[in-house]
Amino acid sequence: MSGTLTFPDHLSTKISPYLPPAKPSNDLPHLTLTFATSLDSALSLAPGTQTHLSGPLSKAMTHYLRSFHSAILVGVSTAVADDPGLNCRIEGVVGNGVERQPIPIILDPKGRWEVTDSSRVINTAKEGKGRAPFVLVASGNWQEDVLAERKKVVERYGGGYIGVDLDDNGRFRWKDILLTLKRELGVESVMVEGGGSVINSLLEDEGSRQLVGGVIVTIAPTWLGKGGVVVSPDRKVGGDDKYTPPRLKEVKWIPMEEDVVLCGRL
Ligand SMILES: NC(=O)C1=CN([C@@H]2O[C@H](COP(=O)(O)OP(=O)(O)OC[C@H]3O[C@@H](n4cnc5c(N)ncnc54)[C@H](O)[C@@H]3O)[C@@H](O)[C@H]2O)C=CC1
Ligand SMILES: Nc1nc(O)c(N)c(N[C@@H]2O[C@H](COP(=O)(O)O)[C@@H](O)[C@H]2O)n1
Repeated sequence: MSGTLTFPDHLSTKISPYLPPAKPSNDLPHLTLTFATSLDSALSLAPGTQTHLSGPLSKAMTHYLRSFHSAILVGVSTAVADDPGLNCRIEGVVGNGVERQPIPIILDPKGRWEVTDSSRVINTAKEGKGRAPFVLVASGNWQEDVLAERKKVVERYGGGYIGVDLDDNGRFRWKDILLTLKRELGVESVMVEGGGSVINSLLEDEGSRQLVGGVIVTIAPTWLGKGGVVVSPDRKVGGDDKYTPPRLKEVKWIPMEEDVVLCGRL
């Protein structure tokens, strides 16, 4: 099928230990953290700007990873900046029914994403090449007119809006996100793709780091320079006032054309 991607067997074998387990547990969904970064830890040149870092092979790997997850999660600023498709374009998945496709999840506590009938993720769903998104917003009393039109758009294609409680910092707790996805949508595995604020919120807290089942990062051979969106979590000190930097274990480096893919566990 034209426009589809393939990923070679010798590389998929190397990545397989970091994929979600074939037999899901009864616990929280498996969380894979994955993104593409520059040598100076940047995801993009500037907030609100999409920057292509992955080469063709590592981009195909991202789609291969998507085929193993029941959901893909991004923050609202990524949805706005990238207008992403958030589907899986790997050969064998495309054209085999949307039930094989991951569900796009957008973290949007304040309801900033103005999704319309021409948003790419909606067009992808319309064409039967992906699923409609679910948007996680702060639970509470929303003024009906704010979300009404957007709800109609996503619900028309099978998506929806779900309320989640905020913590004291106005964010969702990662455990609540995972519980909500499992309870409301039956999600067994979720691939967190970004952007910077989403990834930093996941990495800065020891409790949420423990929810990460695997880390798969594409590193592209470029420096984006100051002013980019960077992965660099706040240092949160433990009870002994000492900062212990998180470090990956079970590390594997896999060259992929000009990029290198780093796999590990937290
Ligand atoms: N290179 C890569 O792999 C990727 C690059 N990007 C790039 O990253 C940039 C966007 O990143 P950011 O500006 O940092 O925005 P973001 O995409 O992380 O979205 C930030 C928003 O998400 C929500 N959010 C984040 N964490 C939350 C939490 N724990 N609970 C509730 N809501 C939460 C908040 O509303 C926050 O304002 C874009 O330029 C995009 O192109 C995005 C994804 C992957
Ligand atoms: N793997 C990867 N490499 C890059 O260079 C990127 N900029 C991204 N961005 C992420 O991919 C999403 C776009 O997805 P679609 O191809 O439109 O489905 C984008 O929203 C980011 O999450 N990823």
